[in-house]
Amino acid sequence: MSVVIQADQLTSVRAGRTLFAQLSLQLNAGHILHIEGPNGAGKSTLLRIIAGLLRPQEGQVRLFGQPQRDDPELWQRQTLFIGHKPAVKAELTALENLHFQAQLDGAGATDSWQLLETVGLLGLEDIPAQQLSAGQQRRIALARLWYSPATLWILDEPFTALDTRGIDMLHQRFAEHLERGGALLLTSHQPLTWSGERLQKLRIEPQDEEFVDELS
Ligand SMILES: Nc1ncnc2c1ncn2[C@@H]1O[C@H](COP(=O)(O)OP(=O)(O)OP(=O)(O)O)[C@@H](O)[C@H]1O
Repeated sequence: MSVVIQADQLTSVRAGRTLFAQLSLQLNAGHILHIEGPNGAGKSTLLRIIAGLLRPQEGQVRLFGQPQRDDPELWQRQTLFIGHKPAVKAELTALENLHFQAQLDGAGATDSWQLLETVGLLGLEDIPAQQLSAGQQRRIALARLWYSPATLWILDEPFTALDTRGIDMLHQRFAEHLERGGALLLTSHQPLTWSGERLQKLRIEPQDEEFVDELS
């Protein structure tokens, strides 16, 4: 089974606090890695480091064996990062957002109407995103999963605000991605309804004793 992403000995310090130190992980094609941990532990930080959006104080991340600086084009093509806040344009309609997002992703030929239907927003096409519910905005952001060619999906709290049908829809999409040899790295405060060897877990615990005391 091929290794998609490998992180070695990562250390991240933010605002003077060590979030994690000497953290290593590996994710193979066809597998999910669920990053767990309490609020503020550093899960989003880890995802951003692995997506190449943030530098660790120490350590290295390689995608298909390549550090980002050696092959930025490979990273751009083969990773998809969706953050925990839906990156929608408030003043654009649902349909315009889907179209705009696909253009930005270089997937301009994507049928926005089809996407709208796929993510369950048909009938809401003319509503400005700022008037959509949190779950509907999340569905716009997640629509990228239906056209992205990237092998590695990095998703920060993708289930937030989704109803049960939305969660089922996402699980189905994840299954298709893994079946095609994709890999998925995600955070979720909800347990995943996945079992078996495809699912790995990594827990980040607060490092700082003072911080642990504050929480207890
Ligand atoms: N831009 C930043 N500058 C400085 N510190 C930051 C920044 N972003 C996050 N942090 C700090 O890093 C720590 C970890 O934040 P992070 O968002 O990675 O946690 P998390 O585990 O994803 O939390 P949650 O479960 O609440 O989403 C927090 O204490 C946060 O205040």
